[in-house]
Amino acid sequence: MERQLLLDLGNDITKVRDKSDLIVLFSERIKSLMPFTHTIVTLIDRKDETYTPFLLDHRASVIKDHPEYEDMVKGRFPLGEPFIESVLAADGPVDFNLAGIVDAPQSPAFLRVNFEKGIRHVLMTTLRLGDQPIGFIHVYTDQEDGFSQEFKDIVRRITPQLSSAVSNIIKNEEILKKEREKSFLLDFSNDMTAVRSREDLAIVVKGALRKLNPDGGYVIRKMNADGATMSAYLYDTGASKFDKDLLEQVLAEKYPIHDGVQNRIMDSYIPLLFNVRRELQRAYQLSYLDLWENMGFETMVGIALRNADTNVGLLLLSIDEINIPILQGICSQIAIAMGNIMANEEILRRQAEQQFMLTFSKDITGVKTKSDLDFVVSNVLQGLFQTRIAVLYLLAEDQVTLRPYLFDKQFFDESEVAEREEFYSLNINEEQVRLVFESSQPILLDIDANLEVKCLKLSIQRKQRELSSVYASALRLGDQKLGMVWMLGEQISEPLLQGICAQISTAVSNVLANEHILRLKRQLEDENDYLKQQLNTNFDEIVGSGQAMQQVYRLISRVAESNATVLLLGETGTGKELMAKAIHNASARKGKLMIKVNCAAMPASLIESELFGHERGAFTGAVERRIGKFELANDSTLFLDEVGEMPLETQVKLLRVLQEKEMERLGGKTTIKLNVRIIAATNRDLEAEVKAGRFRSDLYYRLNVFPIKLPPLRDRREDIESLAQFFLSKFSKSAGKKSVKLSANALRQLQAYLWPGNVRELEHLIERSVLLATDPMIREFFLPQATGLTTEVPVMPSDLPLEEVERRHIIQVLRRCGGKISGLGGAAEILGIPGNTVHSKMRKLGISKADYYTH
Ligand SMILES: Nc1ncnc2c1ncn2[C@@H]1O[C@H](COP(=O)(O)OP(=O)(O)OP(=O)(O)O)[C@@H](O)[C@H]1O
Repeated sequence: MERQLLLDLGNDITKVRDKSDLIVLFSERIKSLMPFTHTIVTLIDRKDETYTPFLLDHRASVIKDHPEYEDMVKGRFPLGEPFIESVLAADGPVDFNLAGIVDAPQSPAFLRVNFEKGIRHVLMTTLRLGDQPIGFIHVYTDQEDGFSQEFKDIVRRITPQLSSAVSNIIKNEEILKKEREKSFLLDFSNDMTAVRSREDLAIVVKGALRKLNPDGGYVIRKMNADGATMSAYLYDTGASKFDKDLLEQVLAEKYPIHDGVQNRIMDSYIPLLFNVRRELQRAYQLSYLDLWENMGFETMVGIALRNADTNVGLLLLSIDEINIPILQGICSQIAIAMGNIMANEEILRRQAEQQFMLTFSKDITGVKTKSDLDFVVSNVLQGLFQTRIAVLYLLAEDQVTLRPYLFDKQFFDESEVAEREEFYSLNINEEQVRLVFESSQPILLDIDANLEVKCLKLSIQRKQRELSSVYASALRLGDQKLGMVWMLGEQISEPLLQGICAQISTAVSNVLANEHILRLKRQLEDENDYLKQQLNTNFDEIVGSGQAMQQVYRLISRVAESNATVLLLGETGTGKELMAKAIHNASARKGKLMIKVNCAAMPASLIESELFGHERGAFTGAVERRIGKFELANDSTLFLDEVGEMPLETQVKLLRVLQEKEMERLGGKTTIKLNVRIIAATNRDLEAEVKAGRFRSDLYYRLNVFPIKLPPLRDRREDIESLAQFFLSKFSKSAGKKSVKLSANALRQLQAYLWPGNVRELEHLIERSVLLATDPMIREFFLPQATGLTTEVPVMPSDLPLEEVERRHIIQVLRRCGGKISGLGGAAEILGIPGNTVHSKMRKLGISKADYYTH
């Protein structure tokens, strides 16, 4: 009978598959052998040498309404206590009368709890696998006399089978748990395959983490590009209440990796469980810990997110229980997804950059002028990339100064920069500037460290430091340095920045080249005007075959082809300029234009700039670079008219140029080699001027290499007739008249006259007469009275302004001198003032040749 019972029971035990089967077995099958209240199975945990409830027969439990019931269910009871040690030591089930042991020292609390609920005896038996104890069966009864010997025997007999049944259940549960984990991770991984963006990731992660902890929150932090800090990437506050401002602050902050918490998580290869309050007690000043405390999170788990070997960030979540395989599975998937998303974002960013470069290049290739450039850099660049060019500097010709060329009007006041150009300029040797030019790539400047760069300082002050990064880049065209830009902005990738700078360099060089072309064009137009003027003179028309002129022609033909300096001497109007042109036209230089400078016709201060040109900014008013006559006359002839009037200080410079055959522009540093032939002319007695100290002797000797003296007309009266005839036909033609003739009387008059104004006077007289002639024959000329000092004092009306009196007086004197200004019998001598002064007064009072040749 007993044997049959045990066989049946053994059969039933082998059918046990899971916990509920076991409960049925206890609560129905075994209970039918002997009544008891309830059973519990506890399992030994070798890790901490405890045993803990595994199977609870809730339904039958008499203690479930005991206030300590929950603590008992979760409880972990030490194996080292006498009660359980005696169970382990016993060879079979042991029946304990609770009344005797509940109050004994170190008795487990569950005995007392049961006792308080009317339980009187507990039968304890150890479950073993082989020799190894794995847990205990507790059978409780409220019967005062405990368990029968028969029941104890049955329990002893079935304990090995129960042990293997429990062990099977444990194994089954582990397998099930692993399968659940697997399917959880499989689902998660399936969901992750669809993740393309940060938003997608947020949804999937939230869904998965909610399954693990329905009310929990989480944060994913991303490693920043600096490699030293992390920022929030995804955030979910779960079901918690929180301080909004604090959350805002946390989301905006960058946390150094080595903040005491993050580094521990990153260094740990398994999920790190930490207590928020304890971390705060360690005095870490971390706002995110404050936030978690504020949210009511006590325990957090932190796991490093690693994609291959790269740390991409970390996951932090509020959770009490950690399932390492699941968390690690989630994290490796998140890390891969983040890597993909970032790669995607990078691709999108690059596409946007390429698109930008296309637009920018298109716009910038159209740039022709400075204002076009200004428009493109300020509008396009800023519009598309929130990047501003604070200043664009151009390197000056001295290769040292960087002058502001374009600047952001938001930071700089245009008129102030124009007025204080020097102040706003930089020197290429300044530390920070030098670094920019030494680098082949744009460099990112830390504003705080570079506040000493004055322009930077100014711009930052004005912008209240809204922009934190300053990029500086040299502008180059090939090896040539063009200038430099300071750009203010965020998030510019280096290749893009390089692209932008290269484009700007090209544009700047185009604009400069265009400006240069425009200047040359203007210069060419000026030269053209000059050429046209010159072409009005008929070079071949030198009249006069008398002895004196023959001698002149001989000298001219002898010297013309050489490069020798020629000094033409002679009174005013004797044809010095005409001869200069003849010499030039007979020389190998005739293909180029002879350049003329009238040394008396301008203030001393301007002669130098006229002769040598100047650089922009060489003196007040020098707004543009100007090419001097010397440079213009390169490979040609420079005719220095009225050289005797040249101020002494200019004479020094002229001498230097004649000696060294090279010069610099005013304010310039570059030496310009010259190949210029000099023809100088003067109506002054240069030797006398040298003696009087008004003309440098060394210059005189330099000029006086080949002097040609042109005779005054009164000394070659034989030419008067041919000259008169020449001018008659010339002016008749231009006046559209038939050739006007001269009567014999008129010719005699001309030959008798002294001609202080020489050929020019004759030319003007004939021109006037032809114009006025009503007859085809000029019978009489109205010639001025005898030259020289006259006793006749003209009466001036007394109510004229002083200037007008002066003007009229000078005109009269000039008339008397036949237009001769300097030299013996010239107006300067009569007026008692230097020739230069006469010239300047004439200019000031508007006296032209027409005024004194009209009578
Ligand atoms: N031999 C000549 N044949 C024809 N025209 C002449 C002759 N000599 C001078 N002229 C004319 O007389 C005018 C004055 O000549 P030019 O200007 O060459 O004199 P200049 O000595 O240079 O005078 P200044 O010293 O006042 O500058 C010009 O119109 C020139 O064409």
